[in-house]
Amino acid sequence: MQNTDAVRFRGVSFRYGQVRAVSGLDLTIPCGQTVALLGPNGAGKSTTIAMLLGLLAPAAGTVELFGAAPAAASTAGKVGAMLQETQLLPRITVAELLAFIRGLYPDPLPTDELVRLADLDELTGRRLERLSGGQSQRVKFAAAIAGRPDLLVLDEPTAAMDVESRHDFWRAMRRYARDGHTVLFSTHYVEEADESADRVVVIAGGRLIADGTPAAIRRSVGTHTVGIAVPVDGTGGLDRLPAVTAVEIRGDRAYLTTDDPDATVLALAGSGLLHDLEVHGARLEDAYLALTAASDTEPILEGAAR
Ligand SMILES: Nc1ncnc2c1ncn2[C@@H]1O[C@H](COP(=O)(O)OP(=O)(O)OP(=O)(O)O)[C@@H](O)[C@H]1O
Repeated sequence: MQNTDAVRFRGVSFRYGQVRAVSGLDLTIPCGQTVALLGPNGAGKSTTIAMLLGLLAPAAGTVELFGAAPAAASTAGKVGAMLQETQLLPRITVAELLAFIRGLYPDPLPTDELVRLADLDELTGRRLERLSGGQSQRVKFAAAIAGRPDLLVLDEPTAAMDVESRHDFWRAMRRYARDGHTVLFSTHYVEEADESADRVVVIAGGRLIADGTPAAIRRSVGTHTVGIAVPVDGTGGLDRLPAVTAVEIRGDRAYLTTDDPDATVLALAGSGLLHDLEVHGARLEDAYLALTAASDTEPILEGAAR
């Protein structure tokens, strides 16, 4: 029977000398999920990805891809990766590179499919050194999916891309994910995780500190903002309304931070203050910042003063 989990980390730790980069990581990713790995600089994302790809061996614990060791899954062609430091060869065209990469696999994606998935229609005749940063990333993406991997791993694929290139890149990624493939990507752009992932895993200081759908993680901070037009009688008393924890006046608007927007809005209505209402949930970025601020984000130094 097919093992339904694409990725399984059990009690995984890794250290570089005295720096414990990953500590006791447990993470299971079922097939077909798109998972964003978020965390501040030095959180352990790249180390986690390197262990997942079998490039680093854990000091403790086990990593399995499709029920097998990472190296076995890679050899079987089940894994495609786009890593931060990959460089493209100069002097050949996009079409020549794709033909070469496709030749490495027994059952590659047809070229037109690859070109469509990676948005390369207008670039096939272009030499690789003439591509912009965003275009190069899409070619690397095409190279990563050429062998139809069941699991696609992307380490900060949109670093240094402009907004439009990032948008194009995620559209390409979502097309591949929609075909039932599993995708794990790391990013520093929290809004990309919100838009493109089914699930967000946050690590800090080498430890998993949050794991859930973007909506669940947004809700975990529990706060909402209720905006109204500044009352004609002034803003006195707004901070005493039910569930309100802070009041901020910006121009002719009053913004109330609340733990219970329903209770706050009902009280505003009861006081005749409900004019020009807006209600916002917390953004994923707010939740992410609250979570990482609350955790010890420094990696553990073993046997040394911190
Ligand atoms: N080759 C190395 N030698 C020593 N320490 C390392 C090495 N690579 C990473 N580290 C340390 O391990 C910890 C985790 O690093 P890692 O690169 O996995 O984090 P990251 O979340 O990918 O960071 P970033 O977002 O900056 O890429 C950090 O404290 C880092 O300084």
